[in-house]
Order: sequence, then structure tokens, then C-alpha cells
Amino acid sequence: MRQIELKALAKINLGLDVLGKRENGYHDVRMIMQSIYLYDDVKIEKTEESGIFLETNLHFLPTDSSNIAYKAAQMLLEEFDISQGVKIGLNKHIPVAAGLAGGSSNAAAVLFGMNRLFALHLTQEELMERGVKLGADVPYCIMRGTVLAEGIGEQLHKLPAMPKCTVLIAKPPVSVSTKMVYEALDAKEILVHPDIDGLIQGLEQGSLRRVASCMGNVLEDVTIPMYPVIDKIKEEMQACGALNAMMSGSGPTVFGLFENRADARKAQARIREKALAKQVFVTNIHGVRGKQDGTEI
Ligand SMILES: C[C@@](CO)(OP(=O)(O)O)[C@H](O)COP(=O)(O)OP(=O)(O)OC[C@H]1O[C@@H](n2ccc(N)nc2=O)[C@H](O)[C@@H]1O
Ligand SMILES: Nc1ncnc2c1ncn2[C@@H]1O[C@H](COP(=O)(O)OP(=O)(O)O)[C@@H](O)[C@H]1O
Repeated sequence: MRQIELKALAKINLGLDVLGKRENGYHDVRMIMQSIYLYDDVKIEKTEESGIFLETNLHFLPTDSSNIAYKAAQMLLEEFDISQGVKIGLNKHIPVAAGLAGGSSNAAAVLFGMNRLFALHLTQEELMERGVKLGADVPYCIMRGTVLAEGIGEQLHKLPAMPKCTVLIAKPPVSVSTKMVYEALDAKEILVHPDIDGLIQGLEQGSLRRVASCMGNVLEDVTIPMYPVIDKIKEEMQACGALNAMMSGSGPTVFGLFENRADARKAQARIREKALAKQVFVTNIHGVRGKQDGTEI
């Protein structure tokens, strides 16, 4: 095998609770993660020349060792003393610094793809152990699906698959630093914790409405006051019939869950008309039972 092409999926957080802070600054979390059909195309090719040659369609992204996909490749090349090199092509569609784990998912794809290309025979668990050294969300991006994530986000338990629904993604034109959001949370008292157990019950019952009604993200309390546009997008989605709408991860992306695809399309049009966001995608949950089509931009 000389090359491999992969889809690096984005994630949303259906629930995100923070339980405490560790001495190293990282936080203990309890999150429900869900992968969606919004993805970057990742192409990995073996090269006879040693080194890592990274290309991407986004001119503002680094292509050196500060790109997390580069770091993932470097980690495996060094550990396994591989004399050949790799050419990595990242065709990015997932908005950057958005709370959708775009970078983490690219790193996960590189670990997964190089394991195949160089026949390293690492198990999924062994890949995830390496992934967490690159970022807290990387192990989840290797596992994918509907997952309870604890610890710093690396302790993973598969949950029953999400019921089928349409997902609307809207990324307002502001960038958020995950580190700053967690730091700002430390100065606040968390008054309301989301009902993560209720969310899990909703998934066990296969009830989309229960899942939607239990959605909650404590990081909204930090990011929304900084960027009120997030609330405006949530309101627009709800006015168009979303079962619920919430910020993903540290933000600023908002996602809405819809039973009716036409309602999601209407919300997409209104968010664009009102210039609340340009990056607005109608897409699907990844991993539900039954076949679904992909993202419509
Ligand atoms: C908030 C979440 C929710 O899924 O996602 P995003 O909004 O980034 O997509 C994650 O917890 C983000 O995970 P990830 O983005 O991989 O984090 P890392 O690169 O490891 O860490 C970036 C910074 O976030 C903070 N951090 C991250 C994870 C965690 N459990 N506690 C933290 O305090 C640390 O300050 C760290 O320096
Ligand atoms: N392959 C990559 N894709 C996206 N961003 C990357 C990548 N490598 C490094 N970065 C940097 O990581 C930061 C977080 O990006 P991203 O992973 O998209 O955010 P988030 O974790 O909020 O979804 C950005 O500021 C970006 O410059």
C-alpha cells in the first residue's frame, strides 16, 4: 500500500460538564461526544525521501511542526524509526478553532492511516494512547460514534447510537481558544450542571426528544458573554423548529438538532441572510442505524 485517503470527521458535544481542575491545568470533564458527516479529506502517501511534507487548502494554517497532523506523523516516524517519509494532504472543510475538533480529527486520521500504510500493527487502544499525547480529543476522534468521555476526555465508553436527525452547524466569524475558555471557567462558579445521565438515558431509550431536552454545555457561560452572536444563532435555530440548539465544545460553533430537514434549511437561510454566520452546513449524525447521505453546504 502506497497511499490512503480518509475522511476526518468533526464532532459535536451533546453534553459537556466540567467536574474539577487538575494540578497541570487540565480539567476533569464528563462529555457526550457525537461524530457528524462534516469532514476534512486527508490523503497520506509514502515517500522515498525522508521527512514530512504537508499541504493544505487553507493558507493560514501552519504546514510545519505546529500543525497537529504533522506532529502525529512525526510521533510515529520517530517511534518506529521509519526511514521513508510521508506526504500529507489536508483538504479542510471543518471550520478551524471552532469547537468541532478539526485538528484533533486530522491527527487521528494520520495515526490511523500511518498505522495501515507502514503496517505498524498498533491496536485501536494503542493508537489512542499515542493520540492523547497530541490532544485530549484525539482518542475520541480515533474511536468516533456516540461516546461518553471522562478524565480529560480520553476515558471513553461507547453509548447506544444517536437516533436519526438532521444537524445544522453554524460557525460565526470569531475564533475561540480552548485554553482561554477553560481558564476563564476557573474564575466562575458553575451554577447549573448539565444532565449527562439524562442524556445517556435518552440514548438508551432511543428518544431524540429526551436527548435534545437534556443537552447542556457549561462552557457556554464563558464563551456566550464574549460572543453574543452565539445566542442569536441559537435563537434563530429554535425559532425555525430545532428540538434544541447549543454551542459545541469551547465554541463558537452552534449546532441544532432537527426532526425536519426543511426546517434546518430554513434556519440555514435565515442565519446567512442575517449575516450571523457564513459557514453554515446541513448535515447528519455519523453512525445512526440506517443509511444517511452527507453534508450539504
Ligand atoms: C472543549 C473540548 C470539548 O470536546 O473541545 P474543543 O472545543 O477544543 O473542540 C475539549 O475538551 C478540548 O480538547 P482539545 O482541544 O483536544 O484539548 P487540548 O488540545 O489537549 O488542550 C487545549 C487546552 O485546553 C485546556 N483543556 C483541555 C482539555 C481538558 N480536559 N481540560 C483543559 O483544561 C488546556 O488548557 C489545554 O492547554
Ligand atoms: N490540522 C489542523 N487543522 C486545524 N487547526 C489546526 C491544525 N493544526 C494546528 N491547528 C491549530 O489548532 C488550533 C485549533 O484548531 P481546531 O482543531 O480546528 O479547533 P477546535 O479544537 O476548537 O475544534 C487553531 O488555532 C489552528 O491554527
